Amino acid sequence: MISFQKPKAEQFFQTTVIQQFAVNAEESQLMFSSNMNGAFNIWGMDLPHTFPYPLTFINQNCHGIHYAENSDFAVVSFDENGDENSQLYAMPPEGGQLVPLRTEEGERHFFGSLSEDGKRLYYTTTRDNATFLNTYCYDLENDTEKKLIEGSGGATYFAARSPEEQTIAFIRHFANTYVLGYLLKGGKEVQLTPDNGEQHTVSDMAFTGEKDMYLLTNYGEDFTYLAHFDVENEQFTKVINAPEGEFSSLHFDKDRKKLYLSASLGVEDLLYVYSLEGKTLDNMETPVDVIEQITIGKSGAVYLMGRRAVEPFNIFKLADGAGDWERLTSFKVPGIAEESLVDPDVIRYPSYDGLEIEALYFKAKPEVENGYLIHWPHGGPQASERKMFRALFQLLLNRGYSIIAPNFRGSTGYGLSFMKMVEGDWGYGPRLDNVKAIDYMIEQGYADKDKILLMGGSYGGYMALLLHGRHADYYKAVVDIFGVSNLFSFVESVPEHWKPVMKQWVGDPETDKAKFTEDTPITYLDSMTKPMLVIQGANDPRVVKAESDQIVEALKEKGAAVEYIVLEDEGHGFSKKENEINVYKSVLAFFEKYTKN
Ligand SMILES: CC(=O)N[C@@H](C)C(=O)N[C@@H](C)C(=O)O
Repeated sequence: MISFQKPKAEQFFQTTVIQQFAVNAEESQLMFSSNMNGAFNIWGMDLPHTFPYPLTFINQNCHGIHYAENSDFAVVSFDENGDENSQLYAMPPEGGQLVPLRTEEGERHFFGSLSEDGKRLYYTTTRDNATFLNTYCYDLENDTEKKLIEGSGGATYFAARSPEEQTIAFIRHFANTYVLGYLLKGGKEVQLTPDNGEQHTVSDMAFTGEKDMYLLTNYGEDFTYLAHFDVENEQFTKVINAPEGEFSSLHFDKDRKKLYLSASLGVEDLLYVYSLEGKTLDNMETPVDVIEQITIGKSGAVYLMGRRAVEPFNIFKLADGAGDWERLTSFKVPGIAEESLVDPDVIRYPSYDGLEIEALYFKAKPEVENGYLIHWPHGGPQASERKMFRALFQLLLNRGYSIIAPNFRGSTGYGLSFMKMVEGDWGYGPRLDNVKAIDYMIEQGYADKDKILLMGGSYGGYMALLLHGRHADYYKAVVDIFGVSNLFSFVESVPEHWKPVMKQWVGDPETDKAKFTEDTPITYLDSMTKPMLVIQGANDPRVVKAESDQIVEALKEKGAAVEYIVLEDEGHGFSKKENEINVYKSVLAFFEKYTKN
């Protein structure tokens, strides 16, 4: 008999990420951006056939795909080598060509909306207003544009337009927990939520007519709910809370007068449908744990992209919004049965001050487990670790490592006040929640105190560095992936349109100097005694290369064991499969080096 060897590391990375998808008005073509040929490109499928064919050869991150409803093109958006400077192009349905629509080197263009006839493009850009952004309406026929909104107060983004384009909705982003929504109505600005002096957020919005709009907000509450705004009378009304968790996205089915609402419940998502006529809210089963994108077809079909811990990104269709989900893509880990992958357990533990923290515990299968536990603080920090497929996690689990990923204070999906707990406190409460996670794992017998490793990306990289500096005794080796090493330089180096949020998000380097020093990883250089691997994308605009350079140089000067990988053609993530494979194989080799003794 032929016997197959244990899966190679490459197999775990020959998994596909889907970044975006869109369906045309006839629902005869679906486009999606994926890295299935080694870098991100747009692929098409002629529904009901699901065999994909290539549409672009650009090999770059895609930031959006939007069909013009009554016209024969799509607006697509790409950056360059991870720089996040998204440019807008028109692409015919057969692909091949990208015609620049709004492009400018060094600037970002955020797609807003296309008019139904495909003649007007609403978009927000950093051009001419790098800090607060401007929103324009670009006339594709005449190649002229009109400025609609001059951003002010905070980064100001287009959010929605009414069907006849009489009213525009937009948001001002003052902080991740303080986002207000407005209408631009006959030249007048109208705030959507009443002013009660308390910070809250307004997120998704949908016009269901010229005079009606629905929005998601946590105005006056801790969890995000559905609300209605009467455009004519300028009246805000709460509609309904999510039965579990909080609403996170809103999608309108015009012909059937329904709203589809996804809701976040800590580590997973739920889906609901709200009838605008019957005023009923019903729960819907989905084939995924985490919903990444929803699109409603003209036929009433629901298209959903999502993932589970044991299944990579896939797209599904629910014809007529009812019945069974049909799978449109079938991406898997090649050659590895789903049963061989690890689905995490949800655990909860009390932190140092009694606050309950939820965490995902991925336990390596008994036949492979090597006794080591990897501690993974997630990025964001206002994000969360969820039941979503990560190729790196499943590779490490397959090699015997277990993983603990705590949703420390500040994480999303646990309400506004929980999310606020990291603001102005990057390094105390969240750090102790992480320390408590490890104490808990040891106390419960889930971890051997001499066999713990640490790894994180972005804010998670910052936390890994800080934990290394302040609690080195817990760990054997540390991996930092584009982590913030110095809060003083970080707040100065972020993109311009993030700067208005820095004071509330991180703090003020002058007035909060003592706190910044206390919470800055590089302060604790002398106690970073464990071997380290640092990984950085050269074009990362969020956590710039200087953050990794400075800690690596300082550690090297001290003679510490530090390895450094810089990816010249990447930003805050990996857009080229070759890079992803090389980096994650290096992570595995690094851990193997320090666990084999
Ligand atoms: C302003 C903001 O919250 N940005 C986050 C989305 C972000 O990119 N944070 C970095 C630091 C990360 O942890 O990923």
